[in-house]
Amino acid sequence: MQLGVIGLGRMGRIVVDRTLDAGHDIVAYDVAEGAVKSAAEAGAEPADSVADLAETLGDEKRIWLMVPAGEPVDAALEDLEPFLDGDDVVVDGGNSYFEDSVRRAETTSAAYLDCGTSGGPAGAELGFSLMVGGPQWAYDELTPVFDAVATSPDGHDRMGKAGSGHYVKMVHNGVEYALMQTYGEGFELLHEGRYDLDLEAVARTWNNGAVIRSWLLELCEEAFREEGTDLGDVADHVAGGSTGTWTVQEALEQEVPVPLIYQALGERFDSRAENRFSRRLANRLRYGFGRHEVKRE
Ligand SMILES: NC(=O)C1=CN([C@@H]2O[C@H](COP(=O)(O)OP(=O)(O)OC[C@H]3O[C@@H](n4cnc5c(N)ncnc54)[C@H](O)[C@@H]3O)[C@@H](O)[C@H]2O)C=CC1
Ligand SMILES: O=C(CO)[C@H](O)[C@H](O)COP(=O)(O)O
Repeated sequence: MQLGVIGLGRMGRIVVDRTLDAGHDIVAYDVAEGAVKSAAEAGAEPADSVADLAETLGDEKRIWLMVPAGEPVDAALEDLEPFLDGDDVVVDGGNSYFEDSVRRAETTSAAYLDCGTSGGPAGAELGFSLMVGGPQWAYDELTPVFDAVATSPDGHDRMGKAGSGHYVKMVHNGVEYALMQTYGEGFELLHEGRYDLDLEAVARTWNNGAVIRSWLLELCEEAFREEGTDLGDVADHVAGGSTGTWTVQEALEQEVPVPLIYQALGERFDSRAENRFSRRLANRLRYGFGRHEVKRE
């Protein structure tokens, strides 16, 4: 199959490499010229614009977008739109908000597949887990590409209609936040607790047969091995948060309690805040009601 790939960063480049390895022909475009050159060296046909990519693909275009969520997806679709018709298929493999994907499916001339992608850069070797929403015929049509990009045929499936792929990925990320938080809490207690423990050894032992073994726990083991048991100079600051915020907003809308995910998201926001106003006020209120000493800067 001939596939156009737009967005050749950490994730898009893996789509390119794995589909090339599976014998597909790739036309590659990115706003960063160096990324296009590098993909061309790997065997892709370079394009110097979205229009060039669309023209190179000819009829029945199959295109995979792997650009940052939000405006870049709309920009790529706007540039593609004059070249698209109902026989074409566009996959958005990024972390788009599911309602944006529903809107894009309704307004794009091509069949639109929203594809939640999990596995990160490690997917270069292992392949990804792909959660796909959109028309069945388009999913069937792109199955050889999904087979190449995913871990195996079991590593991808159609979740349902438009938006469902990114909806499932959104919830996946909420679960990811809660798992990260609970591993963090357990290791913090072990680190601060009664025994002088080698946390890499703990993680390695848990990863070998324990109930709580997982890939995230393997990444904890890697972190302790590479940074040291006290995590060296790794900062007390966690970035990101958009997908977890969407998960919590959706849970509120559906009246589904997700206290662990909410708490994990809150901890992430808290990690970026210095001098929390609520704590300062609590400090002052204790003076108000009990004449307790106010600690001052
Ligand atoms: N990095 C990760 O572990 C994962 C990322 N994702 C999602 O995959 C998508 C891509 O992520 P990464 O590859 O990590 O990002 P990245 O920042 O490594 O790559 C994005 C690429 O898109 C290009 N780009 C931006 N706007 C463009 C445009 N309008 N036209 C053409 N190219 C454009 C950039 O130059 C860059 O090369 C994002 O939606 C991200 O949330 C999903 C799962 C895991
Ligand atoms: O989707 C992912 C993992 O599953 C990506 O790593 C994503 O970039 C995480 O972003 P955030 O920490 O902001 O949720």
